[in-house]
Amino acid sequence: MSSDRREGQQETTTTVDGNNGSNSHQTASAITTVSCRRLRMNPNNELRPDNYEDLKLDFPNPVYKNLEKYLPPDLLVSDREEKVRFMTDIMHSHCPSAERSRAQRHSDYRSKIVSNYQPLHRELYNLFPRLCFVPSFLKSVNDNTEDSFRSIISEPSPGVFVFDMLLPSFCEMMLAEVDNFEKWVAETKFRIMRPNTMNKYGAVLDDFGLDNMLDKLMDSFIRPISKVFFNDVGGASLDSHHGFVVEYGEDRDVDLGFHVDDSEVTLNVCLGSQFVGGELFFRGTRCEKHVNTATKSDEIFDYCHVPGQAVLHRGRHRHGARATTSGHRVNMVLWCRSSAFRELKRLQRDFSSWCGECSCERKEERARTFDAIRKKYVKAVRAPQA
Ligand SMILES: O=C(O)CCC(=O)C(=O)O
Ligand SMILES: [Fe+2]
Repeated sequence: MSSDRREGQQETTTTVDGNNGSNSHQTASAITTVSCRRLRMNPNNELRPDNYEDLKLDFPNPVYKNLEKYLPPDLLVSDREEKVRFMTDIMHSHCPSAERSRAQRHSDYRSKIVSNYQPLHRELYNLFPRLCFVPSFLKSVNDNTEDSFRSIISEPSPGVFVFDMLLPSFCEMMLAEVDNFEKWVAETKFRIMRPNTMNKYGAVLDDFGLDNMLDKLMDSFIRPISKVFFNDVGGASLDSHHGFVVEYGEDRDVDLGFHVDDSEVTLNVCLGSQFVGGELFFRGTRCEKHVNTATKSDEIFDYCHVPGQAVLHRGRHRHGARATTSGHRVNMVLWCRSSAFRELKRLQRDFSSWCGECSCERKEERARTFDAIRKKYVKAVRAPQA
């Protein structure tokens, strides 16, 4: 799909899926009981989950870390082995065997990479906020109020939020780490999975050990902001992510077609470095039913990437990236998901709080109702008295 179609033409929107099938996180909130112990209805987001990576696991470590937030309080004081046994039993009883073996294969794939790849900058694998973020961003998240966020975040088009986020030194380290990973991939001829169905280049950061760091980035920084700006799509309950880098330029991907992300909220930060083009084009937010409906003129917005600057938008905000015509552009993308929101969405038909088309339909419906009432009223007033 080409990204440079004219606005008047209707484009077909693709939903981009992560290659790693990390959707296995989505059903945590739907799981209820398997023994006399019950999972909590709501996650305990204050909980700092255990790390289970060193144990023999039937499912990927992030799944356990997410499910732990739903464990009954009496189990939280148990040792890790008991918690893992309990969670594994639940997942086995709810997970079809095909899904189970896919999850197992992906877990084996990650373990193989992590046990063979030697990181270049080990300090990247834990989140040290002062090493990553510009002071204004850190202060605003520490203050954690709508005013503090609004003081550093601009909204150049409805639903697209832009702010300075990453320090140049952090961007450089990330670029060097990705380079180092790709060199290792080329040397060992290891066949890696690309970030999603639309990219031939780029790498999944979660697959080579950066998952914990990105979890913390989502939990402590992106969720508080999303709670304020994207509450209508589960911004307050983001509980899993797919984190990757995309790469464009010569010998890389050129552009990215018009699509929606498999996320509730997407963070997209340019890491650098020198490039021409690559603008993001946005064309309004749509639910599944309306994903291919026409763009309204006030939904058209183009954004030029600036290294270190972040763009935060709903995953359902239709967008694409124009061709990077020279140089090399690398962006870090974090698709943040909410299992609770996905469960609720299944029961809903009207998404007028965020879908541009549902919102129009609702306004038209209201106008029709109002008109009908008005006509009835006028008729009643004009009717001759009996
Ligand atoms: O190239 C970009 O900056 C956009 C990437 C993107 O939209 C995606 O990977 O979902
Ligand atoms: Fe995207």
